Amino acid sequence: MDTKILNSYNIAKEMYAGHGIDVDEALKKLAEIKISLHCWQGDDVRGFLFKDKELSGGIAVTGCYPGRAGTPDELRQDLEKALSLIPGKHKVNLHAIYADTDESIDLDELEPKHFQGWVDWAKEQGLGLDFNPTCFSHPKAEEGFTLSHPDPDIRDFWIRHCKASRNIAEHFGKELGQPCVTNFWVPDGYKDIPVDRLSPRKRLKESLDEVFREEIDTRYNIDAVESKLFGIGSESYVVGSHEFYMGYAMSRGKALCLDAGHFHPTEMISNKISSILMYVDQLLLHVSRPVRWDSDHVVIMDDELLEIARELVRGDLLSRTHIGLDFFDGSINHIAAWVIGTRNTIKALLRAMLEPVAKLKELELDGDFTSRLALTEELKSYPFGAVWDYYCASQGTPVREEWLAEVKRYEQEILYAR
Ligand SMILES: C[C@H](O)[C@H](O)[C@@H](O)C(=O)CO
Ligand SMILES: [Mn+2]
Repeated sequence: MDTKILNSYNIAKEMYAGHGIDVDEALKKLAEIKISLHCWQGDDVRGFLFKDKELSGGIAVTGCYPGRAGTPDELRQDLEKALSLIPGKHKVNLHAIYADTDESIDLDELEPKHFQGWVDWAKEQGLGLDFNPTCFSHPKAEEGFTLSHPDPDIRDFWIRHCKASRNIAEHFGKELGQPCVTNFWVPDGYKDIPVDRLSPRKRLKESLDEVFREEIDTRYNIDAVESKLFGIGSESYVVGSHEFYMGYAMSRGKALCLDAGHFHPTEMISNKISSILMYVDQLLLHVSRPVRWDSDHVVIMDDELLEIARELVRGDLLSRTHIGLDFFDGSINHIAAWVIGTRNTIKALLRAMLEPVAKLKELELDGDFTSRLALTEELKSYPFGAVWDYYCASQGTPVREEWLAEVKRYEQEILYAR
């Protein structure tokens, strides 16, 4: 390893040791954390099942940066490139529309065999897989309702799709020897103020109960449900609101998914984690960055990202939290977006691990808020960057912005040739 990186690391290590922090131990723990990279950043949420279908469901990708993946092989190639620039061993999060098949089938006909290409690849790469039913970008979602649609035939279609998704997830879990987290997000809602808020929620509850009727071993599949405040076209009412899914997850023993972009603009998910984990066993995070709305910007090292990481570390909640990413920026290099967002998420966790948590808690309990503030502020300029560089180098991944040259080379040679 480069001696400058090593020397800086040793100096940083000593400084943190002065606060009783074992940096080597922190790095060991960091290496165990898996981040779930969302495949949909790679192709602007298009998928492969219905080539010409426009993105729907009240979400939007802006930008037309060249080179996005157009086939499962291209997407895997891009993911491999991104993963080679990110320290650690992680997971890939698939949506149902990313099936790897030449068959012309509908969402309710999907089977594990349609994802075997992904399973084989994940095995070869030592990755885990997560999954999502795709309840949007489909003719049967065009009226803005899926699992809560008033028409029982449409509801049944989506129930069949969600059941099929759980079977696929179970297969992933069995094949890869680690649970697949299956996240259920449905866009159902009204643009304008509804008269009846209750009935769609009753229908959603019934549909979900039917979807989850069959027990699946949690060694293979973990169900999560994701709420949302509003979407494009569902500004006034979303059936699956936060309260709806919090109640559902609590009463049904499901994991709750918190997406950072799914609340009021000043409402932070970091402040919800400790409350929710008192009542639900497991959490799924969709780490994202809302800019004025659920815009799904690439995750940066902002206050909220740091606060999320601190909550997980300070509360020792990492073992009950699945960390997924959810952003889609079509205006920059697709691979760079993954690398920036994922590296930042890991880096934020590292920063949180380099805090003297026990000491800070003690100061707080003693009512010494002056020292609490002084210390937390001073810690912000401690040399976590030197520890991060060492971690990247020791994991065989590029240090600092070195990764960008590799993305640029790949862009010239591979992406522009597509
Ligand atoms: C594509 C994802 O499933 C989607 O982003 C969902 O998780 C969401 O956050 C919708 O706003
Ligand atoms: Mn999300």
